[in-house]
Amino acid sequence: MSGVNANSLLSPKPRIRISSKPFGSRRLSFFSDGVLASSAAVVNPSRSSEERVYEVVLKQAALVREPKRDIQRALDWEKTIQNEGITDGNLLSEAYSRCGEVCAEYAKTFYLGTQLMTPERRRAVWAIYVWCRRTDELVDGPNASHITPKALERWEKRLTDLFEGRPYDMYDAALSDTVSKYPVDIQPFKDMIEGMRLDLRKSRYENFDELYLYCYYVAGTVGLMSVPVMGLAPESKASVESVYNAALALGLANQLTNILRDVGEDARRGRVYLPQDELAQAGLCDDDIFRGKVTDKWRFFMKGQIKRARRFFDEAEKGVAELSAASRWPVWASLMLYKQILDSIEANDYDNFTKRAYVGKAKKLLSLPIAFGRAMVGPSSFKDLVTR
Ligand SMILES: CC(C)=CCC/C(C)=C/CC/C(C)=C/CC/C(C)=C/COP(=O)(O)OP(=O)(O)O
Repeated sequence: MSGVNANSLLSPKPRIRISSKPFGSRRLSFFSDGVLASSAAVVNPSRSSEERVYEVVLKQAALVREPKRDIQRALDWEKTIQNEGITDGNLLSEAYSRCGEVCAEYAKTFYLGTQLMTPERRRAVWAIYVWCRRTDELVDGPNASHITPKALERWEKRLTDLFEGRPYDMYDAALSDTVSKYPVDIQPFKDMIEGMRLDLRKSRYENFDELYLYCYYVAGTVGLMSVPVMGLAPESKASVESVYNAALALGLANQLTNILRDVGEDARRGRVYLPQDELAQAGLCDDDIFRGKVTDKWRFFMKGQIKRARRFFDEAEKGVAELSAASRWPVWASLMLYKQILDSIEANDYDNFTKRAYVGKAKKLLSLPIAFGRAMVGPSSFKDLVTR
């Protein structure tokens, strides 16, 4: 891909700075000020989550340099036809439009955003969305109580099959086509399934490092899957991995926001997606969350959590301008809308036990032209933005 800073790929330099500490412990310095200092993960002796995730970022970024995928995926349409009973028409278009229907049904705002993209990118994004949705449904949907590690294993086998051109059904066929056309790595998809496994066996997170990994699995992965399809601006001078880092940060920011918005709801399911060590440092414990009373301790704790989520949004914002022109508007719009949920938690005086923070229609509408204005900033011209 032109415009890619190849040097930075040849000598990858992690974004995170690790400072050696006595006794072999290592401390991430990504969030090293004020309230957040206490949340920086101290990991010893194995690699931190941030380092592990960064390897996936590098791998995915390196793929973008490959001019052509070397795997020839012959789609097994015969099988798909038999399974779905479809005998005529353009099967691929049919597969993609089914994905579009699912998006339109389950993610209306997101679907609207995809209308701004080129037709090829739009349908590829739908195919990815549908796979993520189906994966999520395994543990969150109506059949969630029957889901077992074995079922997740089967889902993963199905994933590898579709990446090798053997889709099981129409939705898989659309994704199979997408991953054969765009430089999408299988790792983030596998990692999302790993996130579902984690959700089955774990309902507490000792520290932010553990929570970071969970957020990467269930949402950061979506950022990594999306960039190859959304495309980088051909004129971008930014390194590919810096854009992937921004995409990862947006997934993480969204998930952290989601967690903060849903504290009460999750507690009613017996789940606490908050770092236990930070709760303890604030003088809080699980019982305070189950009790659901907004106290000064809670407000203080929440301020720190919101501040960290905003840091991830800031990190994400640095990369949006590097995306292809037509992808910037929907990304800005969704980023702004999600970020405003944090404002709404503040406006609710940090009561995320009984009130659901949301962004009203008027604010949503106002965000669209602002997002459009922001999307005009980037290496490509205004003309590109409205025509591509
Ligand atoms: C910033 C750059 C360079 C690229 C953008 C890359 C992208 C598209 C990142 C976004 C990643 C993303 C959408 C992650 C999903 C996060 C998330 C928490 C989704 C919530 O889904 P639902 O649970 O359906 O949400 P609601 O409950 O709010 O409906």
